[in-house]
Amino acid sequence: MTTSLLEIHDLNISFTRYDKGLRQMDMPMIRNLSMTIDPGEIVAVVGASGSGKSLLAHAILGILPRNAKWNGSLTFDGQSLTPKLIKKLRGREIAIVPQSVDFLDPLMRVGMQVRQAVRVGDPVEEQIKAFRKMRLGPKAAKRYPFQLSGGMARRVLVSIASVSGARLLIADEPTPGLDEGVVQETLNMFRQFADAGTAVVFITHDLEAALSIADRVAVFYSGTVLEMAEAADFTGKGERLRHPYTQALWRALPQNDFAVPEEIDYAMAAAAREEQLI
Ligand SMILES: Nc1ncnc2c1ncn2[C@@H]1O[C@H](COP(=O)(O)OP(=O)(O)OP(=O)(O)O)[C@@H](O)[C@H]1O
Ligand code: NI
Repeated sequence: MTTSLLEIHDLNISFTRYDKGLRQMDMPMIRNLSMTIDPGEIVAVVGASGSGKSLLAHAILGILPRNAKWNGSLTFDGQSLTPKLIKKLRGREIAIVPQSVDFLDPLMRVGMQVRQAVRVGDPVEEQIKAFRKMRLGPKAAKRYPFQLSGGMARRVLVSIASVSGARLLIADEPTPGLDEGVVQETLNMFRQFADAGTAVVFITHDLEAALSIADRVAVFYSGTVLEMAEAADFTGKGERLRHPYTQALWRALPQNDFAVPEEIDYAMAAAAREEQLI
């Protein structure tokens, strides 16, 4: 059996909550999740808000919140992702474009934050190149995060991940707040990284953006992968898609002209019943 670069088997993540009687309860957020990704591939993780996409990213990076409990198996290049190993790989072999700009260090100029992430080549040159690609002017490097607009801060986050030379890149909703042109450029850049051999996990709620670059799409619903589909299977009326929820997401895209919100509600309810989630 060949091993993939990243392998996730039966991942479960839950949070401990206390009910009114102060009894401890486990709230499952990710259940029985399995997926793999190989070098050169983009796997898009598409799902609604709150479905557990960021938790998945944080589990891979070993940065789950303290109150989270998890079990399951995560391997990178055949090695178990222990806390010790993940600490060694984070920011080097495995990089993240985080969903929140709060991940930037508020007390360090952003140019320096990019330079510190450079693994190959001259840090200053690589930072300047990355900023140029992300359409950040030369003055931006000297600024602190609070002096940047949300869109600029997000472009700094993409720059940091892009100079790391990571073998696995996890982009968690990297494009909200960016101008149309920069969005396309960012997506193209992920495709270029993949074509050069990087494995890219692209987390988004935007199926259209996902299909513009991904090889495979993991359709997420309530903390698990309902369907892992080839991007090429999103065609016609969705006959090649297996799950009604996936078909409904596909058919709701504007170009597929029969956007029926009730159809999605129906499919979601069917999905939940099928997976016995409710
Ligand atoms: N520290 C925490 N304590 C308790 N619950 C949490 C914590 N962090 C996240 N959750 C819950 O876990 C669930 C999944 O959250 P997650 O951020 O992974 O969703 P998401 O799919 O990334 O959503 P979005 O598209 O809005 O970013 C949510 O219901 C959230 O409230
Ligand atoms: Ni998220």
